[in-house]
Amino acid sequence: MASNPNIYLVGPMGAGKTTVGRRIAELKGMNFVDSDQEVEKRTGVDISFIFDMEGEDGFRKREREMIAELSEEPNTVMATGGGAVLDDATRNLLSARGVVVYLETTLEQQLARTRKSTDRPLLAGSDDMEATLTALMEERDPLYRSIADVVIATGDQQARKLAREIVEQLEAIGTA
Ligand SMILES: Nc1ncnc2c1ncn2[C@@H]1O[C@H](COP(=O)(O)OP(=O)(O)O)[C@@H](O)[C@H]1O
Ligand SMILES: O=C(O)C1=C[C@@H](OP(=O)(O)O)[C@@H](O)[C@H](O)C1
Ligand SMILES: [Mg+2]
Repeated sequence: MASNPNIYLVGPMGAGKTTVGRRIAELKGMNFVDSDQEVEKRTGVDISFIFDMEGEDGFRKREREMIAELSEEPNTVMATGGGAVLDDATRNLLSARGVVVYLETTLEQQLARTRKSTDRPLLAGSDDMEATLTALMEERDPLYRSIADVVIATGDQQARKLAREIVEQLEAIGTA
């Protein structure tokens, strides 16, 4: 029997990529990886520390290399970081190697879900989170859409329910 195609989650900070991705993997019996967590495991330090030491460019290089490596693994659901799509090579690779799911979310939900986080350096350093998130979305929304096979509006749904809906949609279009 053919194995499941890989599933790659893209979308902004707080969309639920990490949380929902893990649930999708459970439902499908697939492996779950999160590119941020893998970079942290590999380097032994957290993302904020990498931003402090190497700047955003340094982090992006590590992120690009990590996603290239992880995307080679079969039977995998991968949550990417919100800025991973900025890289042309990463976008091409995600498109080519699996099904891309864009978790679309509102600014209000993003704010609610990231307000207390200290591990997102682009927000931790911002004195106006709303403006920062809006500016990031202006640049990135077209990039998310450009590679999305499926766009899911997360709404107020629980992560578990959302994961079920995504699996159903992927099965309906014959990609899971
Ligand atoms: N559908 C959801 N319903 C309620 N809370 C959610 C949902 N998705 C994510 N969260 C919560 O929002 C926060 C950010 O989610 P996370 O998965 O880290 O987002 P991302 O990886 O897209 O930045 C976490 O605390 C998570 O528990
Ligand atoms: O949007 C971004 O540029 C980032 C998003 C974060 O991941 P999440 O989208 O999982 O929060 C993480 O990769 C890093 O802080 C940068
Ligand atoms: Mg995440």
